[in-house]
Amino acid sequence: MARSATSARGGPRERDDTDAARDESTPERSPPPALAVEGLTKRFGDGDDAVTAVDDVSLTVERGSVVGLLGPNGAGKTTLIKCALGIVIPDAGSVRVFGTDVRDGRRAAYADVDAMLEGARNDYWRLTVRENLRYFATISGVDPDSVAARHDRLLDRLDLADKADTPVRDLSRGMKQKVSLASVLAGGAELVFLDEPTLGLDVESARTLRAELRRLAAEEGLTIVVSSHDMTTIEAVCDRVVMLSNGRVVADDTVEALLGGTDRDVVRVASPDLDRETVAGLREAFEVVDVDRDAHPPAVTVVAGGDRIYDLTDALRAAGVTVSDIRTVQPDLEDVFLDRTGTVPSAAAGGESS
Ligand SMILES: Nc1ncnc2c1ncn2[C@@H]1O[C@H](COP(=O)(O)OP(=O)(O)OP(=O)(O)O)[C@@H](O)[C@H]1O
Repeated sequence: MARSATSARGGPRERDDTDAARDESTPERSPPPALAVEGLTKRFGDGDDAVTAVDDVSLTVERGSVVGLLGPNGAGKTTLIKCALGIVIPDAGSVRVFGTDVRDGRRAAYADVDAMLEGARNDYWRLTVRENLRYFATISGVDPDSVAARHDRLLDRLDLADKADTPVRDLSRGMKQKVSLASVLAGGAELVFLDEPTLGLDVESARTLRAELRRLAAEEGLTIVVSSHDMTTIEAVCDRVVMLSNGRVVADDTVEALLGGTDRDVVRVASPDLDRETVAGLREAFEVVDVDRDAHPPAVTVVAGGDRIYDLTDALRAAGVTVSDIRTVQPDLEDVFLDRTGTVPSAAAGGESS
């Protein structure tokens, strides 16, 4: 899409070096990514109370991909999404949506974008499910009659067809969340931001929504940016994960590469003999990643790849530890996050109970 050289207020301005650099960075031959964020920074407050919510973040979201923003409460996920959507103005950095710098033309940049923020969209509870979809299509600038077939398909895929004429207020929480998702997709957006889409859902509803998200993304060819503190959601739905901690990107890779990148074989040993002294002895020779004293029997998780497993069993024997159970632990995204930051993304999390 050709960009016009306009200022933030919409008037013409002269081309400068920045324009030349931007033009060079967008080769004509390949379509620009759905989202490109460069050096984004957002601070709130002043002096001692200042918080850098987003700290020099750069990331690219390719068309048709599902990218997760994973991080604990306060990591900066919502602020990053709000900056990308133009709801919060960043202190520094740029946002391009489908190749358009949002400073150059908000209407054009956000024409194919929609979002569900902080777990829900403000659906109209007195309207029926279908009336909500038609309403949100209309405010996206789409004639609802022209997308009626799409709405039928969405309702069908989200298992809401038999509730189409039910007022939203009469639905369960999980169904309301699905109506929120359908409303976000009602106008035909191609890039969709979902902030904590499973927040507040019970385990079963969260599982259903995750499966449906994945299916919708594939079938509708959507580009989705989904934020969550919950690694199960991110792992189940996303192709790629951007991990955030204190506003900074600490990892950005495919789920597969991140899980495979922890080339640490981790072993969990359970034994009634794992008292403090024994664990302290193990720490001298091994990297101990977790101690679970509340388990029955207590357990310790140790990095022990390759031949180190023999060293570990020797050390346990020498310490007089009778092993009840020993097994290799497959890493998950929480382990990767822990590896990079020393904390787990769900540590401070509330909401979904899965
Ligand atoms: N409007 C605001 N004014 C002041 N501080 C803010 C504001 N919005 C966010 N913050 C702060 O910025 C940091 C990042 O918050 P943000 O909501 O972006 O994180 P998050 O990863 O989305 O966390 P959560 O899952 O809890 O929403 C936090 O320290 C938060 O307190």
